[in-house]
This record gives sequence, C-alpha cells and structure tokens, in this order.
Amino acid sequence: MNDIKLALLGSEGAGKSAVLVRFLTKRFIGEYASNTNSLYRKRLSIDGRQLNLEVFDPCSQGTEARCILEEPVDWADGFVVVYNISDRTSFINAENILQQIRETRIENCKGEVEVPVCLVGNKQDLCHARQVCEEEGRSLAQENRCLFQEVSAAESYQEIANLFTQLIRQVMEHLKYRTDRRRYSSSKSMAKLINNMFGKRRKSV
Ligand SMILES: Nc1nc2c(ncn2[C@@H]2O[C@H](COP(=O)(O)OP(=O)(O)OP(=O)(O)O)[C@@H](O)[C@H]2O)c(=O)[nH]1
Repeated sequence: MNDIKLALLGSEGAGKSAVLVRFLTKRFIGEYASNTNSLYRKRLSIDGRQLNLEVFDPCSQGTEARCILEEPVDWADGFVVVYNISDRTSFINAENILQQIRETRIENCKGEVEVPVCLVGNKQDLCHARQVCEEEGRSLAQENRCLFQEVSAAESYQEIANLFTQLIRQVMEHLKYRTDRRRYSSSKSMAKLINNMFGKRRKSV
C-alpha cells in the first residue's frame, strides 16, 4: 500500500478546504472551520493501486506564506496551490508560494527531480468578478512546470477529481523514481565498496 502525502497551500479564503472536501466527498460545504490545521485521510484506488492519501490543510489565518510553507514543505510528496480567480492578491500569493516550494526543495534536496505540484484557479463560477484570466494561470503553471486547472468547488466535482488523480499519478512516479535512484546509488556505493575491498587485492595477485 502506497502512502501519498499532499499539502494544500494558498491564501486565506481561496477555497482550499472547499476544493479538497469536494475531491474527498464529492460535496460542497459552504463554510469550514479555518482556525486550525487539518489532516485529512482517505483510502483510494488509482490505476488498480491501493493508496493511503493524507492531505495537510494548514490554517492560513493571518499567517504569511513563508510560515505556512515551513511545516509541509519537507513532509509533503506533492502540493496543491489554490488561488481565487476573483482575487488578484491570492494569485500573487500563489506565485510566491510556487517560488518558495522550488527554492526550499532545491535547498533541501540538491539535484532531486522537481516535486509534483498543481496550481488551481478556484471559484470559476465567479467569472463575472474575475481578476485573473485563465491564460495568466496557465502561463504561471508552465513557468513552474506544474499542472493547472480552473475549477469551481461550488459547482463541479469532475475537474477537481481529474486534477487530483493526475497529481497523485505524478507523485507515485516521483516516489518510484526516488526509490529507484536510492537503490541505484546504494548499489553503486556497494559496488564501489566491493571494488575497493577486492579489486585492489585482485590486482596484487
Ligand atoms: N463562489 C464560490 N465560493 C467558494 C468556492 N470555493 C469556496 N468558496 C467559498 O469561499 C470561502 C472560503 O472557502 P474555504 O474553503 O474555507 O477557503 P480556505 O482557502 O480553506 O480558507 P482558510 O481555511 O481560511 O485559509 C467559503 O465561504 C466558501 O464557501 C467556489 O468554488 N465558488
């Protein structure tokens, strides 16, 4: 059974909990307690594989993005960054968060492939009050090599489900790559060790 850990990040009120709850329960619940950190767990089956999904939804009330990031950035295998299409400030915040994910990950794991991330433009139903056009979201995602989708947690389930499924697939590949790499580099160091021990001796015979 694979364990997959995701973290939700974004401005206060962008709809992080709404997007996640829509994915987990197919429902839209108008209001959520937003003064505590929450950890959601669910068992899923994707491509015939059983998964334990854990999603960290940190409390973002009155917290700067840097603080929000500190806890989940090491813990998570993938990130969902949410902004509200009718709030430009939340888009600018998402931009900063994407940059911080990149920087923190580069500092922590040199040379490791990029962590899977998806950028979500939520509240698509509020397009009459739109402040961020879809193209801006798409090009920010392209710059950061992450998945992108505009959604409405209030009105639809399928796009959110597709997006999470794609992200989880990327995370599974990423985890497999990391395990293979670790195995490869430990078998390389084992080969080096064996060489050091026996290679020299063989030479002297
Ligand atoms: N119109 C509309 N409202 C939404 C949508 N998603 C969430 N909301 C509303 O936006 C508000 C904030 O939603 P939350 O899911 O609590 O947002 P959050 O990002 O988790 O907020 P914090 O926990 O405070 O950081 C709530 O009133 C939701 O009902 C959406 O797709 N469309």
